[in-house]
Amino acid sequence: MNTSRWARLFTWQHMNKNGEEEENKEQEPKEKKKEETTKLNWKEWIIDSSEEYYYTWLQIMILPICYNWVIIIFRTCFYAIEEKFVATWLTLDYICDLFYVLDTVIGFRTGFLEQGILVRDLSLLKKRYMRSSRFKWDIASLLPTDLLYLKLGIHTPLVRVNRFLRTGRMNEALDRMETRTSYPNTFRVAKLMLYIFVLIHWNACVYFSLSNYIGFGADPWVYPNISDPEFAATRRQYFYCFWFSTLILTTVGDTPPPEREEEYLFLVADMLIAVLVFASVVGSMGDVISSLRDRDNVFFPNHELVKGYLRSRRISKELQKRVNDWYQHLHINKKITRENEILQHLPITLQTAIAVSVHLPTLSKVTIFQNCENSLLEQLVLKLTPQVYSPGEYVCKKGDVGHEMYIIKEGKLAVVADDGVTQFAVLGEGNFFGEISILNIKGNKSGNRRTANIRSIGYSDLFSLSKEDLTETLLEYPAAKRLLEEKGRQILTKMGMLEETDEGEGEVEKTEDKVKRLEASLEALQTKLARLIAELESTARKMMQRVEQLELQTEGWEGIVAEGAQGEIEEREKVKEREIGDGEGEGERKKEDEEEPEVEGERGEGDGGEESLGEKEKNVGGNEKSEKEKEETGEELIKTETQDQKRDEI
Ligand SMILES: Nc1ncnc2c1ncn2[C@@H]1O[C@@H]2COP(=O)(O)O[C@H]2[C@H]1O
Repeated sequence: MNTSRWARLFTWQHMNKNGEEEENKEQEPKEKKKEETTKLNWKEWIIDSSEEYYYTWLQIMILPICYNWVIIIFRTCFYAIEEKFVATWLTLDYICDLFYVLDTVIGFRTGFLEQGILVRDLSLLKKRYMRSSRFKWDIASLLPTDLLYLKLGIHTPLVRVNRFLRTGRMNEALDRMETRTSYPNTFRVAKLMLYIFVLIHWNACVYFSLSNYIGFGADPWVYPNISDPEFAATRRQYFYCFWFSTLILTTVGDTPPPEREEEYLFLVADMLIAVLVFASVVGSMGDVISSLRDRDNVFFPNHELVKGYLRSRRISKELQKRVNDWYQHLHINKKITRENEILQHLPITLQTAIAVSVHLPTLSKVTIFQNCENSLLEQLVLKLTPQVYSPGEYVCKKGDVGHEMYIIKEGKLAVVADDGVTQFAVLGEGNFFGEISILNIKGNKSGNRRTANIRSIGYSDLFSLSKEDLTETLLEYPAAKRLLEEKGRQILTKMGMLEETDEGEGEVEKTEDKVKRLEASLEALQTKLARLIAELESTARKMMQRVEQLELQTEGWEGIVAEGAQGEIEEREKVKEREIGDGEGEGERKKEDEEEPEVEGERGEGDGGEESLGEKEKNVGGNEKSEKEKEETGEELIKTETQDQKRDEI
């Protein structure tokens, strides 16, 4: 069941790569295939240069091109062979020509990408091909130069020399093969050998022709007399020439010294070519070796460098031996510890797909990952770091601070006592450990310290997962976290290192947390309420005081008004008496009448009458103010509340 789950994940990765089209294909493959075959319209048929069949076609094209490169010169120089097998040669020639024609047709129908989308418009493809330099070479290589046979005779295969002009296509094929092959270095060496072979072959053919021109057996340098039965056979002729050519071009030497000028010229030209060949062979081999070394350096940590360091630091022989053994183990067993670095330039989806397929067998055995979500696994696989431990080496020691947990890919590890011998448990493939100290399990008496010593019994391959990576991942996957914690708690309980109150009480913990949170909120609310009540009380008190003040002021004002009225009555009586006694009293009274308001005003000033009026105004104003105050107090309350909220939030 678990395996099928993993298989599904793996398939899903592939589906991602190939996009939704693949998905649909899987759903209805037969129907689609049928549709495709019925729909395939040769007139509108387009070839996609990224497809497999285009690649295959390129590989096929290597054959006719190579044929022309090798056979045309061969037939030209070794005329006996040309004459003997003329029908075969002509058949092969025209088969090759057919391939050339097909390749040209394909050129007209090869789609190209515009803004990442394959252009399928035939007229556009045609235009593009005809404008390309490839078209010119293709047409030149197809020119019917064979018609010259009519003039020069059938045994002049050199008229087909324009067929070499298709070489660009062969280079394209070889380049593509080099990119796609899993053994690029071997391929490069093979390609170099092919070029050298063709060169030696050409040289051999020219040597034979030159010997013929000078005269077979004319001197020790040229090809021996073909009338000699030993050198008469065509096969012998070719092999002798090839051997002679190899001697010269590989600068092995040991060839008879030239005697004639033509021979000197030929040899000098050959020597120059030989220097180039030698240089390119040495250079290419050097490239291959250094690229192999580069690969090794990326695959495996640099042993030479570490060796030098250990020597210079005078590290003990015993420790040096341990390091050397570790390196040896990596090399012999082809263990790669720097996988993440090697793949870092790939897009993340490809990295995940590779990591899933590489780590699939191991992770499928890890119990906690067997039922977890695919996305969790995807996140985890990219964070795993391969590590190799030697026999007897400690992966972690009791009391150390834990920084990572481990998953066992291969090998056996023991949970050992401090003496290093007594084994409490043996962990194997698919087991994991080191999670307790990095999970912050509640009630764990050892905190973030390792609870046990873990020792590698033999060589063991582990994946380490850092605390940060694990915590970050588990934040989004609480179920997986609970599972890990549960396992940790079981071990801690066995060891008696889990505090009683917290023992397996996940639910209780939750409730306690909730209660604590509620209590905290309640406290905050109570504080708010108390503050509001205090504010209210203070406002009420202020209001009371103001009302009292107003009352007092009103009372005072009434008393003054009463006093003022009594004085006026007395004054009038006095005036009446004066009117009776004094005839001029009229004018004065008028004066006094006119002055009356001023007197009132003065009075008011004297006994605080204006103040009371002012107070009245103030009261009106005061009422407004009290309204404002109320509003302000309200505002203040709101402000206080907001501040409280903010404080609570903080
Ligand atoms: N008895 C045990 N059986 C299996 N694993 C154990 C046992 N005791 C400790 N471990 C593991 O050893 C690890 C040591 O480091 P940690 O304490 O982080 O986490 C510990 C557990 O994962």
